[in-house]
Amino acid sequence: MKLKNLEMALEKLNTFERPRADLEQYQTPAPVAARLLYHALMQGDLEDRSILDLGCGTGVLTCGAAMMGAVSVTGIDIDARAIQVAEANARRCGISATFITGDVSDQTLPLDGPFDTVIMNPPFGAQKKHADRPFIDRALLAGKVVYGIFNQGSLPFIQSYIEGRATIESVVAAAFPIKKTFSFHKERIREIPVEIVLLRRIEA
Ligand SMILES: C[S@@+](CC[C@H](N)C(=O)[O-])C[C@H]1O[C@@H](n2cnc3c(N)ncnc32)[C@H](O)[C@@H]1O
Repeated sequence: MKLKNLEMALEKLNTFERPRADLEQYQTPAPVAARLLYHALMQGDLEDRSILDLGCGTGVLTCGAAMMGAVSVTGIDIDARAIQVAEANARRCGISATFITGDVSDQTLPLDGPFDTVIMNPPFGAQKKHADRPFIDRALLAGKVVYGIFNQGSLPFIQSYIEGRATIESVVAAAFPIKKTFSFHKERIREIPVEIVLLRRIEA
């Protein structure tokens, strides 16, 4: 599937019905999701690979990964209502995925080790400081490589946070348009500069 076609397919997916600001429920924009997935495809980290989408929300990345030939895709989100939207989106795309309602910090969830690739658009920590940290921690336990979307300017933090656990392999800049969703949004639309960061776990 070409990048443009993937983007068009992802544009059609339903979004959060009643998004929660405290969970930073912003659907990953189709162009950003397609960019991340294509990057993973080109690196050999998507096709025929087992994929985990942390904080899958409405399932944009989950559905896209399955469409691009992942052998299995699992999505996890703390919000059961978001998971319902993701399940409906998966049916709409005709893809098969496993969805789990749970907290990425929950150590009892059977997520560690078995995945080739983790994809994620974690909360940036705008509402709850350090909300992205449990995502990075879980991602590095769950998969060998991680493709994550982070606020531009987060690299020095990521670099020090993953020290000894992973290395940064590449960084791709993108624009993340956020439409007016919550009462504290003043503009109709605002473009947030983000970076798609590829982390590779250091194997012991
Ligand atoms: C920026 S959104 C990701 C959106 C998703 N990629 C999509 O396209 O709909 C962040 C997601 O992380 C979820 N989330 C926040 N904290 C979480 C946690 N501790 N464990 C699991 N999911 C969490 C939110 O519910 C939200 O769906």
